This record gives sequence, C-alpha cells and structure tokens, in this order.
Amino acid sequence: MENANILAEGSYQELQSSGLDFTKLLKSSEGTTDDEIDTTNVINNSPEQLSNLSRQGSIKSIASSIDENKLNGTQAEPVEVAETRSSGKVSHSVYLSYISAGGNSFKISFLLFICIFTQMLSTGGDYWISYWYFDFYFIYQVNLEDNVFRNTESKSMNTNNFMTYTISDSHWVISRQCCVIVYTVINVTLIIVVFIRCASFVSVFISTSMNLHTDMFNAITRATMYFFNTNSSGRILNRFTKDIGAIDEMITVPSMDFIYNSLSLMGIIAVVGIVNVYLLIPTFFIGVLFYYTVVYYLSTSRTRSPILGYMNASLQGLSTIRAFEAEEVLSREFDNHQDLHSSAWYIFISSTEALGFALDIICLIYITILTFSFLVVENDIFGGDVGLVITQAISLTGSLQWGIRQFAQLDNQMTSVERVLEYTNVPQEAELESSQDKKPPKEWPDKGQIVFENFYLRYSLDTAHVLKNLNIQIQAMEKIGIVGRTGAGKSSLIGALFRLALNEGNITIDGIEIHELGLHDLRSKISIIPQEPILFTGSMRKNLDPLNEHPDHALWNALEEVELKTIVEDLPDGLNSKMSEGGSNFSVGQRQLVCLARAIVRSNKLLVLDEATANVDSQTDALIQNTIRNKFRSCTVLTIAHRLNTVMDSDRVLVMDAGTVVEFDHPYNLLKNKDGFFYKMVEQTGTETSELLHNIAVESFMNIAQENNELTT
Ligand SMILES: Nc1ncnc2c1ncn2[C@@H]1O[C@H](COP(=O)(O)OP(=O)(O)OP(=O)(O)O)[C@@H](O)[C@H]1O
Repeated sequence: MENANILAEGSYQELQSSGLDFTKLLKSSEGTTDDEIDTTNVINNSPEQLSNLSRQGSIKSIASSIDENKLNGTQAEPVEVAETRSSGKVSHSVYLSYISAGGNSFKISFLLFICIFTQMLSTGGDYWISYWYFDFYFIYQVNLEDNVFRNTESKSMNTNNFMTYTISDSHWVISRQCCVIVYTVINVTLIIVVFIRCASFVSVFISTSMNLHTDMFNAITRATMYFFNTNSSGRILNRFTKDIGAIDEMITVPSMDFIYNSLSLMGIIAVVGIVNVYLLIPTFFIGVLFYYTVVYYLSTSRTRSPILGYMNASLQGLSTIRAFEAEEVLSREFDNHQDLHSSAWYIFISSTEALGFALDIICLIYITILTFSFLVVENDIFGGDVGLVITQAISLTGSLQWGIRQFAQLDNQMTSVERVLEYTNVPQEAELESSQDKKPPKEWPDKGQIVFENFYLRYSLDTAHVLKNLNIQIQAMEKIGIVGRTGAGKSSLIGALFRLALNEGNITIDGIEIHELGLHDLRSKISIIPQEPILFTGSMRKNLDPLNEHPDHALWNALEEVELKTIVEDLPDGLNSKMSEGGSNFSVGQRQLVCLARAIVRSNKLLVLDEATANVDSQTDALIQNTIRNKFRSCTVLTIAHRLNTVMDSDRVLVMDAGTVVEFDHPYNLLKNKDGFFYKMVEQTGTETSELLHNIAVESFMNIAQENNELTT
C-alpha cells in the first residue's frame, strides 16, 4: 500500500516480479531480514528459536518476554497496587479533613454558629408559644377565677398595654401585643438566618469540593512515575469523576440533614431539661440505647458488592470476552456478584426497616416515660410546658429515623473523600526549580559529557535495585549505542537521566551533578524520542514548540529535515492545523518524525532515542538515522538499539545485562572478543546479517581512525 492506495496485490512471486516498492523494500533489507529480530531477546536463544520467533510475530515475542520474565523471577513488571475500598468505616480524621477543606476556621465556626443560632430560634419560637399560653392562662383563666393567684400579690392589670406585670416573685406576665411582636421577630429572624445558613452551606460545600479537587490534581501532576506505573489511568480518572462527583452531589444533602437533625435533637433535649431537669436522666438512658442501635445498624448498612465495577470491566472487554468465548464464565461470575449484591441490598433494606421499628419503639418508650413522669412526679410544671415537651418528643420519631439514614449514607459516601485524600498524599517528585545557588548556566550543557559514578537505581524502596554500581564515562559528542536483553536495564538507564525513579549515586552532566538541579532545569535540557511517539492534542505548532519559544521558520526547517514539510503544508491550516488526540491523524512513523522535528527545534546537546525506530518501516528508519547523523553531529546521542545495524557505526556500544554494564567499547573492538556478549548477539542474527554487521563495524572503525589521523597531522 502507499498513500492509502493499494498499489499491488498477489502472491510473493507476483509481487516480486511487479517491480513495485514492496520488492525494493525486500531488496534493501535482504541482508537484514534476520536483523529485524529484537536484539533484546537474542542472547539466550538459539538461531532456530530466533528465526521461529521472527516469523511468529509480535504475539510470540511478547509471550517469549513474559516467559523469560517468569523464568528469571526477578524481572516482574510493576504490579498494580490494590484499590482502596469503596465502603467501610471511615476514620474521624477523614471527617476532619473534609470539614477543614471547606475553608478557614472562621468560615467553619461561622457556619456552626449560624446552624446553632437557627436551631435556638426554632426551639425558642416553640418555647415562646408555651410561655405565651402561660400568660393567657394567668390573665384569662386565673383572673376569671376571682383573681386567685398562687402567692397572690395582685396588681392592676391592663392587657392591652405593652407592659409586663409581676405576678409573683418568680414570674412575669407579658402583654399579648408584646407576645405577638416577640414571636414575629423570632420568626422573621429565623427566616433571615435560614437564608444565611443556606448561603453559608453552599459556600462551604463548593469550597470543599474545589479544594479537595485542586489538592488531588496538584498532587497527581507532581506524583512520581512509580505512582503512575502502579495505578491505572482508569483508576485515577475514577477518583476525578466518580469520587469528586459523590463529594459534589451525594455528600452535601445528607450532611445538611444530619446537622439539622442533630441540632434539632439537642434542641429537644434542651427543652426537656429546661422544663424539668430530672427528665434528663431517662433521656440519657434512652440515648445510650439509641446509640447502640444506631452503631449496629451502621455496621450492617456498609456491605457492598463490586457489581458495577465488574459490569463496567466486562463491557469494556466485550470483544476480548467474545474472542475467547468466555461468555459462560463471565455470566457465571456476574451471577455470583449479582447474588451477593442482591443479598447485601436486601440486608440493607431489612436493616433500615428494622432500625425504623426499633427507633419507633425507643421513642415510644421515651414519650411514655416523659408523659407519665408529669403525672407521677409531683411538681408545679405548667400544662403548656408539658404539651411542649410531649410534642417535641413526638417529633423525634420521624426526624431521628431520617437523620440516621442520612448519616448512614453520609458515612458510606465519605469513602469517596477518603479515596480523594489518599491521592492528595501520594509521594511527590523532587522540586521543579533549582535553588538560586544551584541554578545551572543558561548554556548548560554545552558539551554533552555524562558521567555515572557508583550509580544504583530502583523503582521503589521495597524492591531490589535494577541498576547496580554503574560507573560510565560518556564523552562529549559521542554516539553511544545501548544494547542488552529484555529487562537488562536499558530504559532504566535513560530514566535515570530524567530522574524518573529512585536514583542513588552520582550522575554528572558537564560537571553539574543532576540531583542538585530542579527537574525543569534538568529535563528541558535532554531531548528524547521514545518508542511510542507522544503527540499532544493541539496544533502542529504546539507539538513542535510547546513553550512557543521558536520562530516559524525554525519549525518549517525542522519539518523539512524530517521530510514532513509538504505533508504539513497540505494540511488545511499548515502549522496551526489541529492534531487529534495522541496524534492519531498521523501514522506512527509520521508521529515519530514529528518527535524528531521537535528534538531538532529544541537543539539540546543531549539526545536520547529509546528504540525510536522499532515501530517504523525501514525507509523511515533510514531517514531518522540519517537525520540524526547530520543534525545531531555535535550532540551526545544515546541510542537504545532495537536493530543491531542502528548501533554498529556508533562510537561505542554499551552492553548491559541484569542492571550492570558488561561491555563498553567500539563495536569493532567488542567483536574481537569471541566470548563476549556483543559478539554472541551479532552471531545469533544469522550468517549473512552478522557478516554485514561486522563490515559496518570495521568500516566505522576505519573512518574513526582516519578522522583521528587527520586531526593529529
Ligand atoms: N516502572 C517500573 N517499575 C518497577 N520496575 C520496573 C519498572 N520498569 C522496569 N522495571 C524493572 O526494571 C528492570 C529493567 O527494566 P528496563 O525496562 O530498564 O529494561 P530494558 O532493558 O529497557 O528492557 P526492554 O528492552 O524490554 O525495554 C526489569 O526487571 C523491570 O522489571
């Protein structure tokens, strides 16, 4: 195929005789067919196995590397860490963090004050009515009964005046007009305060969500690479969508209801205590009974089944399930999850009903105790107060049930807060900016000399070192090829330069120890072309020059170097044309060329190629190799080699095995050692290819020797 057109089709012989690009390609790579074998797998495989591998394609090659990993035992890929539970008991510190995320202590105290004040006004209004009724009783009832007052010291009474009268030593009577005015003031104030309370709640809840989201976002963007290796992107997105969604929507209403109901309960207890302090004794015992009922209920309402997660995963992997004809197994597993889910849900409904019944009984007992206490205990409690206490206690029944259900929901949803808080505390990378006294000069690195000294690397504190005691000196402008079997530590060596894992020991670039620098200062000075080309959503310009530092002509020149100029010119908006997500409107090879153009634009002294040509055709490979040779002549280039021919003309080849450097010299010198790793790797590519590779090495060695001679004469 070429440019999305079928140029030719037919058998191998037919295509061979057609003289099309296909046969040219074959001819150009005739000598390197075996060479296409991944060098990372060759050391321990026989030639027969290797040729089998190359024929069997990528699936086999993946399988072989997995087998190898299994055999070695030590080279396990990072395992995804277990997901935090989505239900269960939430600690008090989570509640505290949730509350403190709502704003400063003044804001939270104000909200608390306004809630208590609202409840005081509400209970005060009820209490005022009872007081009012008391006045009415004295003025109309008692006065009608021949002005017989207890402890009578009768005074003249004028109920129409806005005045108070002392009826006894201990009680005041207030005029009706005054009662109405006070009651109106209480209610109007209550309405205003309720509005203020609503506004405060909205403000606090919005701040809570925003702060939790921002904290998590900031923490994730600065998290170590190890975190991303052990947490899938789906899981991270889940926290930003589902958990933040729960904080936005599912927690707010239950929190408010719970606070209202708790305060209302306190209001009722206060009224009971004011009317008769001895009634607090049965209230206490009922409270204890009530507490244990609620604790029992909450523990049963937390059961969950992962049915939704299972369903989601099944839908996402539907094609795989069908391809492997695993529908039966999956539907059986789904049924099990469904059974668990249904039984948990049934328990939840039953326990909620049981709780309602238990609370009704408890409230009934309480109301009975209160009511009979007024009959049994001889005292001078006024009838209005009795009515007030009983009506308040009756209102307990509904509000308590609702409050507890809301608390159960709140407690369940609080796991979302816990999960968000967990991600705000993930391990962070080093500082982005260097301290003033360690700031590197603007032109650093101007030579490109790299020195590793007693260097070790591991991916987490509880795993073994994957790079061990490296002592490497790479001279300025050297072209270094890095080879080794899979898991030897080639990518880790590159990662060490970018400080992506836990580095121990020294790495010096042009005399500056990189661990003393800020990450921005370090990483912006090393260009990398990875195996998987990374393009951003946005314009072509943004992809070539993300920080907008270079003029247009520099970008066009870079595109010309990688032979993409005409393709970009043909795009509707040239440099401003939009790239799809991940650059999917470009082929893999073209994306790789854009990455190369980006590296050319940056013109750093250090370039790293991590198997950059592994996924491209041999023509693009040749173009990339040539461009690198020409454009990065004065740079230090580290190339992790996928195909041996790409590193045979390097100044030196670094052979790695099990995290250590086993050989490091010019390929010509390495090939002299017939017991060496590199020699064996070359030999295992087949007779023809190895001969070709030997020739490239000799030619390159001669060229270098000639250049050195010219320099000395
Ligand atoms: N992100 C990671 N977290 C934990 N261990 C890792 C990680 N990446 C690599 N390793 C481990 O480090 C060791 C070296 O891996 P590395 O990727 O550097 O090898 P490599 O030579 O580049 O292999 P390949 O050619 O297959 O890419 C392996 O044992 C691997 O399991």
